[in-house]
Amino acid sequence: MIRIAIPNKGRLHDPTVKLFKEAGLPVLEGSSRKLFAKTTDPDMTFLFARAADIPEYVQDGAADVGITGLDLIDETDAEVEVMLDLHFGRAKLVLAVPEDSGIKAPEDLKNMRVATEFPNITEKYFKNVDIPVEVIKVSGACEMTPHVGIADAIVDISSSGTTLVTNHLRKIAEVFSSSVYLISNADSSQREEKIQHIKTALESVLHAKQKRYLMMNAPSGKLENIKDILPGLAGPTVMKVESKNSTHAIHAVIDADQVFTIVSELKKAGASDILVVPIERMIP
Ligand SMILES: Nc1ncnc2c1ncn2[C@@H]1O[C@H](COP(=O)(O)OP(=O)(O)OP(=O)(O)O)[C@@H](O)[C@H]1O
Ligand SMILES: O=P(O)(O)OC[C@H]1O[C@H](OP(=O)(O)OP(=O)(O)O)[C@H](O)[C@@H]1O
Ligand SMILES: [Mg+2]
Repeated sequence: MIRIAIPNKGRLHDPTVKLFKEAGLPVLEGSSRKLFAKTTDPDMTFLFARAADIPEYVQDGAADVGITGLDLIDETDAEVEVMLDLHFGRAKLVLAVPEDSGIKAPEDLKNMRVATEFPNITEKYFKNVDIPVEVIKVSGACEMTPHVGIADAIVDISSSGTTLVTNHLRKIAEVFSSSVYLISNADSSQREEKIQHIKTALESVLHAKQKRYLMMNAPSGKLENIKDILPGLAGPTVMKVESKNSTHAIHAVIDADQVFTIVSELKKAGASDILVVPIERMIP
């Protein structure tokens, strides 16, 4: 049995459940109050845990694989294999000081106090830049600490930046860049082919999100021009359309961010009835 640890609540829960559904491994009858949930594969089970606990669960073998933030993985120093960046839950750990403080750069914080929910990452950062500071661990509402005299600066998560602005804080450096990863237990990952299947399934969804399937018709005489525009994976698929005029149907996979440019060029080259369709999964 392969145990997959996923966040039971918080902001990572919903996108994780959605990703597994798209990957063809849906969480069946899961809820935040349950500890386990099944999926369509009888040899796999989901285990619900706090995002912050998942690195240790995977390290200790309570779960074979897990989904959690890279910041939480780095903070726990867990010995796990980092397998795949899932490109969601992006956030930065930033070093910030009160707006009106004279502190301009990390070196101005020498021998001062820095409050954070991430003491390990913060210690590592200051050690790396060789600036001695006193790191104070807090378990929440970190933004408050410089305003009540507990700290001179903070290292906290920032994504939109709204919390910093609201709390009259100014970013002076970026300490860590995080997103959500698939991790595995170092021993299990070598043993289990199924773990590679999980990685491939998740990867196929990520890959598909960046691609679009294009379908169009074109007069047969324009075919060569149209083929030149399409940067097909293995070249476009071309089919003869049964119609009075000599027409071909052309199908191709292209990068999502090229759709706008390519569709304009295709129109100019004589293509019509162009359809742009999302792809659910792409398995190489
Ligand atoms: N704006 C954000 N604020 C906090 N964490 C974020 C943000 N964006 C992404 N994350 C990531 O989400 C993970 C934290 O998720 P977690 O479930 O522990 O916190 P949460 O959603 O704030 O829930 P809780 O209410 O329990 O604090 C971290 O890996 C963090 O990098
Ligand atoms: O840059 P922003 O988009 O404003 O996001 C960053 C804020 O979001 C998180 O708090 P959260 O809402 O998770 O509350 P918490 O501190 O109680 O976990 C984080 O701790 C920051 O305070
Ligand atoms: Mg939070």
